[in-house]
Amino acid sequence: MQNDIQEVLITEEELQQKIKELGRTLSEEYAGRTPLVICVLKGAFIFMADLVKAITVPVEMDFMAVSSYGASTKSSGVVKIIKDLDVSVEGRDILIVEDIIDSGLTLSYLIELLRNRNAASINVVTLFDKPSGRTVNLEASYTGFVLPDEFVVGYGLDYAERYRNLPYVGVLKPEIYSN
Ligand SMILES: O=P(O)(O)OC[C@H]1O[C@H](OP(=O)(O)OP(=O)(O)O)[C@H](O)[C@@H]1O
Ligand code: HPA
Ligand SMILES: [Mg+2]
Repeated sequence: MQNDIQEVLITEEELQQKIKELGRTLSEEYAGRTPLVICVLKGAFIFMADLVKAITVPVEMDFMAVSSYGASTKSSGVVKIIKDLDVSVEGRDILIVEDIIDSGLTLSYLIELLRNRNAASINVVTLFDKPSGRTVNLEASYTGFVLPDEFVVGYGLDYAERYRNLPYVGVLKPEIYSN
């Protein structure tokens, strides 16, 4: 697996330090409240696990699985809900946890959905942002790292379901991609 990586963009130490900072900021933002933290599966599962450990206010958690990339490096443009939330978001302070915002399609779809379900407030924390990929106008409330215009893997992010378990973020060798 490590042999498929051309370049490490963000090391494990850099990731962990940034997540601790985000946890401190979010603990201040939500002081006195109990947000419902929503993990966007699958990509955000590792970030979610580390982030909630760095948040010191009480939180509730739920999980939603959506997919639009499949085995490609380009968004299909269609956001498919694979698993919906278990709990109601009505009147709740929502913190959406994403691994990456690229085209912005996944998040714009989710935000619209949660607004229609009458959430009290919606914030987004994303570990990575790739502004060059944007096709819809969308900004996260909190961002870890801004990435260059390259398809990245690791720390939850996959190519064709592989490489999620790398503890760092990197770029694959070009011969690995089949498109
Ligand atoms: O801004 P966008 O262009 O919509 O891209 C971002 C989304 O794409 C990836 O999910 P994917 O559809 O690959 O599902 P996965 O999390 O199961 O890998 C990623 O985890 C984000 O959720
Ligand atoms: N890597 C993995 N999954 C993704 C990416 C990426 O760069 N952008 C959107 N989904
Ligand atoms: Mg994916």
